[in-house]
Amino acid sequence: MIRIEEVSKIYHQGKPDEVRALQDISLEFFPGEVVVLTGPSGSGKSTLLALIGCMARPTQGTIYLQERRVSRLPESFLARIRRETYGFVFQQYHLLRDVSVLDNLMFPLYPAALPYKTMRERALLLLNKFDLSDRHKTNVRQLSGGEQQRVALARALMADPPIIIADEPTAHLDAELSLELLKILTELNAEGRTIIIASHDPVVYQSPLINRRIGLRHGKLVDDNNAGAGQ
Ligand SMILES: Nc1ncnc2c1ncn2[C@@H]1O[C@H](COP(=O)(O)OP(=O)(O)OP(=O)(O)O)[C@@H](O)[C@H]1O
Repeated sequence: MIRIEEVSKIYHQGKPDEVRALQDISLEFFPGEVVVLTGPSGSGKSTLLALIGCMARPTQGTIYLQERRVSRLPESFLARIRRETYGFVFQQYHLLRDVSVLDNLMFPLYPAALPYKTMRERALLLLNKFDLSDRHKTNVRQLSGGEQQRVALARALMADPPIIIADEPTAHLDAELSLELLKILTELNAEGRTIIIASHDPVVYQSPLINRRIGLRHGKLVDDNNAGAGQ
């Protein structure tokens, strides 16, 4: 599904503050896997997620998505690939705080030029799924952290993406809400979605939901406990 070949990412290359965030990584992700990227702060987890999700390009190496080489495509193509392929969930949620829950869900789909009615129906369906129906007119600012995380997840599903990418999704949740999030991710996986999470939260990486753990240290792959399990 996603193949990463000998990928390195260097920030500020050739400058005094150069950072080798990822070094010579080769990996393959398979449909239906639930993968966690784990490792200490600064080990390269977010950078790897950004490359997988076509949000950044590697300095060296090649990335294939469904056998299509995506690592050198121009941004206009990448934007479309991101919209159609990935649902992103970030630790800071990245929601528009002074805008209603419903508009937060519909906003990222505007470039797809779907009819307003279709987007609204889809958004209301997802809000119902996440127990947020009665909050659709509420401004995000007025929601609790757990509710905001559910809105972020609902928004990630608006384009019905086959792959969910989540960067430290439990960072601002207590243990109970973290387990609730994992339950939702389990359901999304049962629907056939591939899930790739970066996390150093043991609630996440020790969860039975996870079928593959990939360890990073100083930008290098140090551990891959179940490569190919999803084949
Ligand atoms: N945009 C950037 N410009 C320069 N350096 C960066 C940038 N993004 C990340 N880095 C550096 O790259 C290295 C890897 O960072 P990354 O955020 O990928 O690690 P991480 O494992 O996700 O860390 P954390 O768990 O703290 O989020 C770090 O040394 C970081 O400072």
